[in-house]
Amino acid sequence: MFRVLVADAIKPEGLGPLLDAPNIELLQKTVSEAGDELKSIDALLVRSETKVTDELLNAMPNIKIVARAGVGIDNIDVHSATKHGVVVVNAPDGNTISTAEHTFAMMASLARNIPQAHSSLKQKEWKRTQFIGTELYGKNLGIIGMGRIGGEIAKRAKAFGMDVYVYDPFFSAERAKQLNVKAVPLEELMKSADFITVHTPLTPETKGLINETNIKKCKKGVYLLNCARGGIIDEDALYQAILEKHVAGAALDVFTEEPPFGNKLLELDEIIITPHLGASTKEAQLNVATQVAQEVLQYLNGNPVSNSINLPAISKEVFNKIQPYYLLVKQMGNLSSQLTKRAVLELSVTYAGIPDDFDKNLLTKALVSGFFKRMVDSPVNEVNALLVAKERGVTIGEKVSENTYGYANAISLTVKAENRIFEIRGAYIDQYGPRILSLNGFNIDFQPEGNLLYIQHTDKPGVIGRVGKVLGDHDVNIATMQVGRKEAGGEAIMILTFDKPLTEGIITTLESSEDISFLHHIIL
Ligand SMILES: NC(=O)C1=CN([C@@H]2O[C@H](COP(=O)(O)OP(=O)(O)OC[C@H]3O[C@@H](n4cnc5c(N)ncnc54)[C@H](O)[C@@H]3O)[C@@H](O)[C@H]2O)C=CC1
Ligand SMILES: O=C(O)C(=O)COP(=O)(O)O
Repeated sequence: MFRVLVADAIKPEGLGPLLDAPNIELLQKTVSEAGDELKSIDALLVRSETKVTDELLNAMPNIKIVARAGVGIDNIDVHSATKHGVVVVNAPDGNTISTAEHTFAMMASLARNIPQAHSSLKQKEWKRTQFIGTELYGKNLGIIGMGRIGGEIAKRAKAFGMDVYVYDPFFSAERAKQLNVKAVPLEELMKSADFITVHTPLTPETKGLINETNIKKCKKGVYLLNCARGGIIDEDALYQAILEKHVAGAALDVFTEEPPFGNKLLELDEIIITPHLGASTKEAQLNVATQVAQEVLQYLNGNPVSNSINLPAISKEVFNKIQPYYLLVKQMGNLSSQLTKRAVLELSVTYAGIPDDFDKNLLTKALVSGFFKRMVDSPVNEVNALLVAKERGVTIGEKVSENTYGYANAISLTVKAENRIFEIRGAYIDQYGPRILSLNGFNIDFQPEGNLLYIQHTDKPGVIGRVGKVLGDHDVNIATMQVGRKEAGGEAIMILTFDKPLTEGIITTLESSEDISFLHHIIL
């Protein structure tokens, strides 16, 4: 049973996939109300209110996934989540239309003083000359950030007869041509626009993107809009520019601090405001809730997610195809870390015969997570595997080769440790599953699963018999046994599998056995 905490106001109708799942227990309360229950939570669903900090993640030792029912993830410490091996997902397109429409409603309201006129009339005033507005038709609209929301705003602006200027470093000239908008540098946009609206995420680069210096370059009487994140337009600079009448007015849905009760911008008549309502429609809330509920259920049930911030996207179809290799590499990593048992400097993996559309980097992450699984206290998975390796100074290499060693595919791993190199090769074989086919140059063939005993010994008569006798004397049944050698009479290896783990006593007796140079009990 998985416990899922819904910490913000997420539309219950959208949570159907979780409510209907037999293995999910849903809790609807804030993080502070949850208190001690946080320890047992597997998944956390939030909007923008809950701050998912390092401290909160530390208080949730079982957490596997954080889902943001919306777009902006600036309330989530993604770095910390990654460090903790917690996958972060969002609902990137569920509220696009609602936010674009809200921005447009704000722009029309700003141009025609609708909120101010509404309040005035409610006070029983009839001031038709005080609320002279301006048309949107024929005006220049500057859109900063031409992603999903910016793109929808551009379409609506064209329908209103506006000329659209776009600044977005990732927006191509080709796309600008298709959409009949002008892609320009930020400075040109600031100089040309009558209305400027921002639609970027809040990042160190976009914080204060519109500031005292570039507001001065705008046309006198410009209107500014922020329905993205508080702080993209510097609030002090905006306040000053309105006092100086350089900016005619601004529409804000978001603020550096929410709720913005102490914010001096609220005192200005030229400012129109809404309480972070961009995504607040029935449609958007149903969309985002359904999207994240499905993602959380998928992930908890061991399936891939589509909208992860810290994991590559992979479709279920590809995941099903990749899964056998995935199990193989995880076990190769796990097996080799148990066999090397010393400070590791480098893990280098080579793929041969793996279909081109399989994400080899995801396989490498799975391999590395298998390798570190037993060395690190906290959970290691594909989300944080490379970070864990980096923190331990282990270099990761990945190559593709043609050599499949006569099989349909081959995955080889070289572990460079202090004073030692360890090599392992495996393959996924149809009908047989994942197999290990070579260990340090010894040809072998076994399934990497369960309780294994690795024995390195001299290739001479009697060794196998002596091992069998010790195990028999201790009433241990051998499930499978494989031997491999490079040359007759030289060094050889044995891999035995058992239905249950071996006791310390058996291991010690075998270790002291004649002609056995190295022995290791492995649990996969
Ligand atoms: N008010 C509200 O309720 C809502 C607010 N939002 C906010 O709107 C933002 C945008 O949402 P989407 O369009 O869905 O995201 P998106 O990811 O589709 O688009 C963001 C765009 O910003 C551009 N960008 C990034 N850094 C930039 C920079 N330094 N200068 C110029 N452009 C830059 C990117 O290239 C991208 O095209 C979200 O990050 C979120 O913070 C989103 C939904 C609702
Ligand atoms: O999706 C976003 O980025 C939003 O800002 C919407 O926030 P909310 O879910 O309404 O708290």
